Amino acid sequence: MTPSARVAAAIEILDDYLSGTPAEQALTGWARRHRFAGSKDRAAIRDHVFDALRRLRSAAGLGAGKTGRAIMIGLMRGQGVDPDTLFTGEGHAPAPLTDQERSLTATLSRAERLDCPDWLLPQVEDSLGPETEAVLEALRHRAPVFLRVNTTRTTREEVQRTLAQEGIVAQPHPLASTALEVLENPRKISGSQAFLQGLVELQDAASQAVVESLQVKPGQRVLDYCAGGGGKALALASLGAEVVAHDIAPARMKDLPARAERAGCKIDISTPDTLRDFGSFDLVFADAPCSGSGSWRRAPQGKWLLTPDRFATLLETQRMVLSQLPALTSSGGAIAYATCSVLQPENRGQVDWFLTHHADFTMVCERQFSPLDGGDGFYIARLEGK
Ligand SMILES: C[S@@+](CC[C@H](N)C(=O)[O-])C[C@H]1O[C@@H](n2cnc3c(N)ncnc32)[C@H](O)[C@@H]1O
Repeated sequence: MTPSARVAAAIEILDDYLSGTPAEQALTGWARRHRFAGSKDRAAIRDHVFDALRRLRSAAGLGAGKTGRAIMIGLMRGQGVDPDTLFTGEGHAPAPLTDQERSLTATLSRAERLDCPDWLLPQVEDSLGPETEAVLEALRHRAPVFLRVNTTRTTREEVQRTLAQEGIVAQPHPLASTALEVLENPRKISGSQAFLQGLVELQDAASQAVVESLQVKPGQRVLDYCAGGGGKALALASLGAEVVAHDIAPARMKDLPARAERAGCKIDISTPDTLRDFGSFDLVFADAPCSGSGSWRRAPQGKWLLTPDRFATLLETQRMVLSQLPALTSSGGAIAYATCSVLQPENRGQVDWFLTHHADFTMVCERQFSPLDGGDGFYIARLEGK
């Protein structure tokens, strides 16, 4: 496919997304209807679509419309690319710009320029203060790709050499002792020997740092209460903890047994019905459902789906999750509360709420990771019984 044909494909996929189809589904649907497209084409089209989703507001502003075509015109302008070079009308290229499209000049508001919904900008400012613009700007760019090295099996240096033999260039990242940042050929990872042999997992560096900050000891009984796909449960198990993974939606953990086997570690899986059988835990870790504001580089749709009502519902869910944790914690044990959010009401705000209702707990440490540190935005607080 030509570069122009890839832009035309992105326009089609964005139109599908704008009509209500989730982005991943719109991409898969397009790939099924265009089986001739090779993996390089699909990857390039995916990059266009996700670049556009990260910058949906500014692109719509610069293209003066909320259609796939207007957004791709605006995206090109925002990236300093003249749309006339790609919108040629030749072959499978999008039709040339009309005089009206070509003569557009747009003045973006601050929220548009930062690709932030209007209602959310004051919330972000309350939480991030002078870092607001830098963080929102970071969220308009692609996220780096990170690997977690399975240190029960190898070292960061050794796996770096193994990856290099397969053309994957990676370097240690300061956020976590297990983290490698992939600099070249990230798309080769899932087929690499290091991945297939369980020496590495794809995991954001701040996620790794969150697990590292828990200072888990071998043999400690740890409950990952909101395990989801189980990325953090695997990291906890690789530190030697006896991990039970639980999620209100157990189907989310369906790949976890195979991933644990590949990594050579053991994780018990619990459904809400069987959790009581596992007794209490030295550490109860809750990576709570959240706005995902710290990971909007990876999942930009979340930024546009969040509304004041949905945000209020998330805050209620987080309080419900927090209030369930003390009963699962053994005497002298600890709770660790985490979100991949940079918004204070989901983070310190929830911990303060918890402490007013559980005077027998105290916060012993907390840390807010920023996308400016390199990885996702994350919050972690450790609460211990008095
Ligand atoms: C942020 S995700 C977890 C990501 C996961 N820890 C990881 O590292 O891949 C939050 C998870 O919390 C789960 N969840 C939501 N409400 C819950 C509840 N009341 N009890 C337990 N889990 C819940 C969701 O199903 C979701 O999988």
